[in-house]
Amino acid sequence: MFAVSRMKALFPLQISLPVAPAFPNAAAFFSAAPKSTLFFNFPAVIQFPASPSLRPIMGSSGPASSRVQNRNFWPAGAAGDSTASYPSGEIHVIVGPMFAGKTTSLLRRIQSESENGRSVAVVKSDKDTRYGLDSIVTHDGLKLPCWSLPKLSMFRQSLGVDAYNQLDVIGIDEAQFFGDLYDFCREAADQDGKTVIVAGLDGDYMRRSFGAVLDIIPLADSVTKLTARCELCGKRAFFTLRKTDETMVELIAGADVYMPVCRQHYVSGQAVVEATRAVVEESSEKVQIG
Ligand SMILES: Nc1ncnc2c1ncn2[C@@H]1O[C@H](COP(=O)(O)OP(=O)(O)O)[C@@H](O)[C@H]1O
Ligand SMILES: Cc1cn([C@H]2C[C@H](O)[C@@H](COP(=O)(O)O)O2)c(=O)[nH]c1=O
Ligand SMILES: [Zn+2]
Repeated sequence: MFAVSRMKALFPLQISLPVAPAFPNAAAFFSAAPKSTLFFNFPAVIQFPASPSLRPIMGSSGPASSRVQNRNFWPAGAAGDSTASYPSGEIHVIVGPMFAGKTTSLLRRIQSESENGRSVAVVKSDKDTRYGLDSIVTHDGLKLPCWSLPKLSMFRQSLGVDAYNQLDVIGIDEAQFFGDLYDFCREAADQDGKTVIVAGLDGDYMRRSFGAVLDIIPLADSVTKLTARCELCGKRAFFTLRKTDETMVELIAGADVYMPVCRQHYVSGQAVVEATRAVVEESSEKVQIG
């Protein structure tokens, strides 16, 4: 059952965002619906390539419209080589602090690609268990079923080669948790002609490069840095402050641990967190000595 709903995540659909589901609360709907109906209760236009005759796909051995055949490949005679053709993939990167709207923007772009008749699939890191493993979920509760994987290199195998070859667009959320992000994006765009849309944190709570997100900037067609609202003054927030004293880089959590802040309140907030940490450490040392 789960596999069916996951497989359905491969195919194009049209979700009108902001979502106007048949159920007043999309989150409640999704949590109540059995897995098999998890994906579609929206006014959805679903194009299932049930068979090659229904919808020719790029690179298939079956019938293909001229639009499909040349859609992602340079025509023969391209400058430099009159015989070869190279896939014209794309990479678009969306970064920013937490609560900046990265997942919302990814969902909107996936919707737009789907409305243009392109087949899409979304994958996120299985480390992100905040809202469940089989969907990407925004902080506002908008959901879209996805694949949850420990590594991107498992994506093609998980989908199946035929399904992967049919894909035009791959969405990646929580990209900071994928160590193989660079190689996957480069191969998907350069060799397979996919459009890859990547959403992830550019910086961790210490404002250091997070995972491989910044590594793919040189591969990108476009880079968008979104901002949130500073929780302390309402100005634009560029950074994420961790309110607790944990020091590990990867700590899956939401507003209970993190808040978006402007530069002024990052600097002052970080100073408070570090001073608090020093006091706690000093008192724990005294306890040990005493
Ligand atoms: N301080 C904040 N600034 C901006 N948006 C916030 C804030 N706190 C909560 N939100 C909500 O979070 C939503 C963005 O969620 P989401 O797209 O999941 O962000 P991200 O993926 O960047 O963490 C916003 O539309 C807004 O409703
Ligand atoms: C800053 C920071 C964040 N994380 C975690 C916290 C969340 O689970 C995700 C980011 O979620 P969002 O979609 O951007 O809201 O990353 C972390 O592990 N380490 C950090 O420093
Ligand atoms: Zn501020």
